[in-house]
Amino acid sequence: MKKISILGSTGSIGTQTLEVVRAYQKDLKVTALAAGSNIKLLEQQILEFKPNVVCVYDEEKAKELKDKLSYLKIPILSGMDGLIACATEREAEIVVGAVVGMIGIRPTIEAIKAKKDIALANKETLVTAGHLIMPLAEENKVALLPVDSEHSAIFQALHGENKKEVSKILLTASGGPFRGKTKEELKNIQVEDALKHPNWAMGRKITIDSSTMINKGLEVIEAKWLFDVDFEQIEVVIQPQSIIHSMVEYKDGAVIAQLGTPDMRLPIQYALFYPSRRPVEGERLDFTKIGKIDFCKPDMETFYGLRLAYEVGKKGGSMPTVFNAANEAAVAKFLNREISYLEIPEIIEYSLSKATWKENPTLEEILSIEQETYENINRKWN
Ligand SMILES: NC(=O)C1=CN([C@@H]2O[C@H](COP(=O)(O)OP(=O)(O)OC[C@H]3O[C@@H](n4cnc5c(N)ncnc54)[C@H](OP(=O)(O)O)[C@@H]3O)[C@@H](O)[C@H]2O)C=CC1
Ligand SMILES: CC(=O)[C@@H](O)[C@H](O)COP(=O)(O)O
Ligand SMILES: [Mn+2]
Repeated sequence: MKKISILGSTGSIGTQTLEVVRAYQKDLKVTALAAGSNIKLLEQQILEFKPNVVCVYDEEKAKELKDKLSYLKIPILSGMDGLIACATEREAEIVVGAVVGMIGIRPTIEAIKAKKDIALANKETLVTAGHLIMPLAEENKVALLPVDSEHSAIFQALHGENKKEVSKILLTASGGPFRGKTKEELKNIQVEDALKHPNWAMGRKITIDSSTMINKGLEVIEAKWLFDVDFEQIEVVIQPQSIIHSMVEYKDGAVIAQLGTPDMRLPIQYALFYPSRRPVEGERLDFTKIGKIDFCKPDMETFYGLRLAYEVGKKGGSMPTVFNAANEAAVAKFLNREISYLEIPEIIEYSLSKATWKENPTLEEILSIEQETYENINRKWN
């Protein structure tokens, strides 16, 4: 029986992780659940999975839930301390990092220090703190298992192969709902338009990121950390049907890909049961029905957030943190209808122009760079 802690249990990845737990009740047991503020869903999850500890990040909501469920005698904590308590819950062997945003950095670091394996969906954590997380995981001998579909695909394509023989990673991208559009055509994009991903049902923030292709930019940096490759070795290829989840090209020209239906239960399950594979209920690929799979180059001028991601990745240091924090702030403003769609990459570019360079930022420095980035943005966009 593998014991798991889920950070972000009420979200898209969190609820799909719980579907996997439901399908494998004899093999998986949930020992901790954490969410932001959705206590209605969290209450149902607590009643069904009976964890040892719970966190609701929002203090007021935590108190409300605690009063309601006091008869259960399950500790219901709040804030960062609560999140860390869930990440380090004594019995948990693996922590599913499924919170959205760089709020995931501290609990991930603490989970690694507590020798928990990590099933990581929360890419913003690696983008901003990859230089701290990767050596820490090695030092503590914990496995960092990718959940992000492309990185799971790469991980699967690398399985059993010598990493030194990799020539490049072909990171596939759907291109989002606005693939093929010009900047002019993107001017009046509304929240509802950007929330229509062609292939995947996901949380709001990542769906907006996919539409701007900034998701792919974050994934380029995530791949650099997970697979220890240079940015020159990561090529983004548009594959509009999201059937090929990514590929690895080896020195001899052999290309190994992982394909599948767009269903996150597969990468979640692969991370939880690695190295074994278990059945996933649902549709299978039928190649005779698919007929053809298309490919093209990304348009990095219209979707220049992707170009900026390569640039900040190569610069390294504090730049990926500024990029990520600016994107988190801009997406929140767009979802709140405070800015236009094209202001998302503009805010990132502006933030990068204001940023001060710092090599190898510590955790405290990362968090203060994050705040500084928000302050710079709010001075101009409030
Ligand atoms: N969805 C997907 O298919 C994929 C997602 N990812 C990545 O996985 C991560 C999660 O994405 P997704 O599931 O779509 O996002 P959602 O927005 O659907 O879910 C986010 C989860 O995080 C919780 N949360 C937010 N803030 C806090 C906080 N301060 N403390 C504790 N919990 C918090 C939310 O709680 P509440 O509900 O209470 O707000 C919710 O449970 C992201 O980093 C994303 O990029 C990667 C690949 C695919
Ligand atoms: C499911 C997943 O991993 C997402 O990151 C998804 O791949 C987004 O797709 P695009 O960013 O390629 O549109
Ligand atoms: Mn992805």
